[in-house]
Amino acid sequence: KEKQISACRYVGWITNPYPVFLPSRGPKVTYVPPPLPEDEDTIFAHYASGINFNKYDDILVDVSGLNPPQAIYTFKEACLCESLERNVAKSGYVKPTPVQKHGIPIIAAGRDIMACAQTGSGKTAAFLLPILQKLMADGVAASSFSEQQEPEAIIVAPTRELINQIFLEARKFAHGTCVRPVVLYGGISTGHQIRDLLRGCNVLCGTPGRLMDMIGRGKVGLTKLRYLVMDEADRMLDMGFEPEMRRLVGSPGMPSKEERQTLMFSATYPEDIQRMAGDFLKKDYLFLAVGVVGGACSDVEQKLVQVTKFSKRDQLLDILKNTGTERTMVFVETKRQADFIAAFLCQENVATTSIHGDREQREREQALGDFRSGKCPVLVATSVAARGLDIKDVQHVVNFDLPNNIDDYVHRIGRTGRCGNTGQAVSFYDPEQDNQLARSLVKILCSAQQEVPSWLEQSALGAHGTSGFNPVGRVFASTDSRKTGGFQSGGSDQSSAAPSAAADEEEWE
Ligand SMILES: Nc1ncnc2c1ncn2[C@@H]1O[C@H](COP(=O)(O)OP(=O)(O)OP(=O)(O)O)[C@@H](O)[C@H]1O
Repeated sequence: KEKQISACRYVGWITNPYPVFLPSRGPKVTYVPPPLPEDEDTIFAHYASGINFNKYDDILVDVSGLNPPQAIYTFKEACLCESLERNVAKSGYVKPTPVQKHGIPIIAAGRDIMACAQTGSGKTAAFLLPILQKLMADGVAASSFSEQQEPEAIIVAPTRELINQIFLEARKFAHGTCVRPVVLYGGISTGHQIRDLLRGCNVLCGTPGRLMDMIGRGKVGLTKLRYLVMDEADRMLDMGFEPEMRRLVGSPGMPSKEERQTLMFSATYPEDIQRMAGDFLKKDYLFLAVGVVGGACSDVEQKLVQVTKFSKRDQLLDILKNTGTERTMVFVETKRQADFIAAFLCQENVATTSIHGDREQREREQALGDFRSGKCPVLVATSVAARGLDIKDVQHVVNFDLPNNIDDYVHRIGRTGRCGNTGQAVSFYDPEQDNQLARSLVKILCSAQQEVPSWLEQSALGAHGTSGFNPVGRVFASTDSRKTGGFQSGGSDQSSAAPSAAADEEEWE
């Protein structure tokens, strides 16, 4: 963290009466991404929901807080305006997922929300649809005449690729309407982004650094803001991003939490983060839990393989021989390791690309594009790609290195098994390295009804501080910290506000 702070420069009172810290800019970024395709086939391209989509209905849902509105069961009941309803249908959505059934009416009723639902279960549309519906119903329209844009909604997410994906979803749902979404993130020419912003902006999607930069430059005003959305909210409030989030809500013009709606979404919510989130939400916010808070998606078959440090590469090759051209994400802990493993696989004639924080934005986008298209069916990634990315046909996730935080594990394996599709995750467990994760892994496996290897159970029982260790726990965990006075999550023993060591050194945004 200190490293991060020392890499910041202080930007004083020249453009803004409030002090803002901006990341030190380094060499000028000139990358301008290619223009977005405008044809409807590309805008509405989607993959089919899987055989387990209807099983979402069996997941237990708990809404806690005072006077929650009734859930909806169809998109019709959401009373979306015609264009939005049409865009939802063109996106291939027939029926809302549980987080949408409950989340959409909560947001439409003007309530703040902290929502927790498993990876790949449609959280993005759960917040986008009610926001766009309200903006359209109120007839907002983007104005390109103003040198300062004042969006009605701001959405923040931790990584460039994720915020771009959210922007593309917003653009898809807002297609053919007067509502204009814009995206801001690092690694792209600032001039290019300012020009795009000034063409008009109602829904601003941004990573925190670039967003604060634009606020500091006076290009974004906050006085019209009605919605503040934190996707991957636990990550946005951990030690890495919390100061920036506090600066955002303390920025001049930002409506107080009583005057705006604040919406938080994630698949994981460590206890300390959940408590701190209360600082950003109205007192009567609703806590929506779909299934086990912090639990892994049960459509992912999880396998743990005991390895030694030196056998990992051979084991990886064996796995990739079997997966063939099926898309596989391989997670490693460090940027150096990502380069090293990607080079190794290329040498072994496995078409591989990589994504991590040391790669230029152009390379990151190229890598993701090559992986999406299948040109490179293997993507080696650091945790920068662990959260939120929704890529068609990712059938396998390999944790070459396990993360040191169980929530990262849940997000990583959630890159497969999305939207009712099935997927497989194989994790290399090195007893010398990963022992501290044993208990949390057992809990996660149990709560997702997965087989627990006996050696892992033994490690968990032998692990430090196992008194009261109950791997099965509760089938359904209503874990609104206001209700329990404590926290009982699906498996987040190792969760904490501290981002992993590797995350610390990542160029997230
Ligand atoms: N009601 C629906 N019907 C069909 N497909 C849907 C529906 N809702 C969402 N999807 C699709 O499901 C996929 C996963 O959705 P999304 O990315 O919003 O998941 P998420 O819950 O945000 O996951 P993560 O926790 O990994 O961020 C996307 O391709 C999305 O378009």
